Amino acid sequence: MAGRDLSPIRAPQPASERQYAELDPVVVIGTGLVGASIGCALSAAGIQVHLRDRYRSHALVAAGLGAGTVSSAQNSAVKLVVVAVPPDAVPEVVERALARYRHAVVTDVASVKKPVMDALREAGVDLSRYVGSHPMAGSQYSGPLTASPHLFVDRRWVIADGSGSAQAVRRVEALVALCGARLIHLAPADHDRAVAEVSHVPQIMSSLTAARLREVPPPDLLLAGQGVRDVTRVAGSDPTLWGQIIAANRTEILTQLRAIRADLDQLLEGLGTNDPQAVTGLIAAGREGVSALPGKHGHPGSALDTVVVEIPDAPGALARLFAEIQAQGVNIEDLSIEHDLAKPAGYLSVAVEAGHAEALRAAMTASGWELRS
Ligand SMILES: NC(=O)C1=CN([C@@H]2O[C@H](COP(=O)(O)OP(=O)(O)OC[C@H]3O[C@@H](n4cnc5c(N)ncnc54)[C@H](O)[C@@H]3O)[C@@H](O)[C@H]2O)C=CC1
Ligand SMILES: O=C(O)C(=O)Cc1ccc(O)cc1
Repeated sequence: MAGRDLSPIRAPQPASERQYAELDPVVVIGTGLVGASIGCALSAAGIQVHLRDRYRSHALVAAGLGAGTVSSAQNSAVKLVVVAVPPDAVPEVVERALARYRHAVVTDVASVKKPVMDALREAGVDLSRYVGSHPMAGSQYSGPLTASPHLFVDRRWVIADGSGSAQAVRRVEALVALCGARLIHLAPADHDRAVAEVSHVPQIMSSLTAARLREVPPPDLLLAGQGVRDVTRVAGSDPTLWGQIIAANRTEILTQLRAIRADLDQLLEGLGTNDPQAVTGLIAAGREGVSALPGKHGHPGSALDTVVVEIPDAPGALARLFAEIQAQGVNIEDLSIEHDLAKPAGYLSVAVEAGHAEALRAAMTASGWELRS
């Protein structure tokens, strides 16, 4: 599980005096994964955060992790309210927060933006103090125990245009900056299309794959390697939360799933007629799609190659391996580890720039490491 990473290396930066004044104090409503993480990031920056939740126990746990206090705020002093509840509850909670905290800007972090904005407009709510937003960071876990002050560092955080005064927008921009995230402004409809493409449809594909695993006999599951685990990680997500996200964004999602159905029909047809091009075409298209994803630091992905090394399950093994790679002057772009179920060893997959892979393989073999690819 995503335990709390308390390493100080990439902690959100302490707020400047100006940002303090603009935001302090904050109320967070909904103290699960996202709300408690925001509370932790703001508290780490020295801001007074008041935590509220439908379940007081969640707010208490979040407070225990350093997300803020469960004591009440002085309502008229509150500068910012962050609504971090599931999407269906967001419009009502935002409306109540605007009425209760008369001088506060209210933002929400729901994974869909246009339905929330539309519901508030339909309810006749004055939107001058409301600014919708969405941090593109999270995990398959829920609840305050999975929170981290580092959750948003270097991740994108969308502000949905179309509501809020300039001053209100600035306050939410300050929140994004304090959490260490990178700001993007988008129209709500553009946001919802983009998250259908890169988040909601991938969630559905992951769940579809994982749901089939229920039919797999246990002895067959013993063969499961890292591939199936990679593809199904987000299938561990909360069904109630995702039921709401997907229902709220169903129009965009339906369009994209129909395109996937057409691809699947084409593959079935090609497999039925034993047309090898149907398969190679799909795998090649998938490879192109993966390389279109931005790489580390948001730059276009560069060509990587993966060197897989067997490492003994023993103290110091990883340190020796990393020292060896460092000695070759090669940067590790990414890595993952798979454990051998039958012997005390693991397989470390080290992604490096493609141009360095062969030399690294040669050097590691010469030093006695067992390579798997
Ligand atoms: N899970 C993720 O990775 C991400 C989720 N989001 C969005 O953030 C929001 C919160 O999601 P999570 O933190 O993952 O969920 P969570 O389930 O971890 O936390 C939600 C919290 O809201 C509380 N709550 C529910 N209804 C409430 C109400 N009416 N009033 C007060 N508290 C209420 C719950 O008791 C719970 O503590 C959702 O709108 C979701 O779409 C945004 C980015 C990432
Ligand atoms: O776990 C992951 O990789 C995620 O992408 C988490 C996530 C879930 C929901 C969001 O609205 C945004 C991010």
